[in-house]
Amino acid sequence: DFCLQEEDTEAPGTSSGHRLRQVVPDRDAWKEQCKNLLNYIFECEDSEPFRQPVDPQNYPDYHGIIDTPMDFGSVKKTLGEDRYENPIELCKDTRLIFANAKAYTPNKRSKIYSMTLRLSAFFEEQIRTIISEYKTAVKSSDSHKRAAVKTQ
Ligand SMILES: O=C(NCc1cccnc1)N1CCN(C(=O)c2cccs2)CC1
Repeated sequence: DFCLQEEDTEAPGTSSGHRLRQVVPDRDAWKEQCKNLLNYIFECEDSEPFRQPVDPQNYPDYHGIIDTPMDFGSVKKTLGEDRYENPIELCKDTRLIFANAKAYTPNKRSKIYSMTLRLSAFFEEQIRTIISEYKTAVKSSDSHKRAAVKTQ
């Protein structure tokens, strides 16, 4: 969804110097969209084993098998601290949660692993639109910048 952003484009020839408001896609919309998606995932029972890091006390072999542990709490924290530059980075970390479970599970019918299958199907459905709108917004805001430079 587009939102109105103040674009300092002096419409040529306006005596009053009236500033034109242009509709430009919001390149930051992905942040709120991902926050909402993560909140929804946290409500899902399927996310319970993945909301916080694995405790080596409970799974002593886990960190020997999994090089880069990841969980939804960490993703949420990284997003909240503005340490993701874009939704692609958030998507990579989230896919790591699912890949780790697949790598660690003793078999593909384990309860915890099966929870990631439903969760990842839902996540992929939702993140696809967020990333596609983000890429459109970046393209469009780049072209707006080029256009603005031309008028100077
Ligand atoms: O202990 C956690 N997550 C932290 C936690 C701590 C306390 C309460 N609730 C969750 N696991 C278990 C191991 N695990 C797996 O992916 C698999 C296990 C078997 C097949 S896959 C990652 C999530």
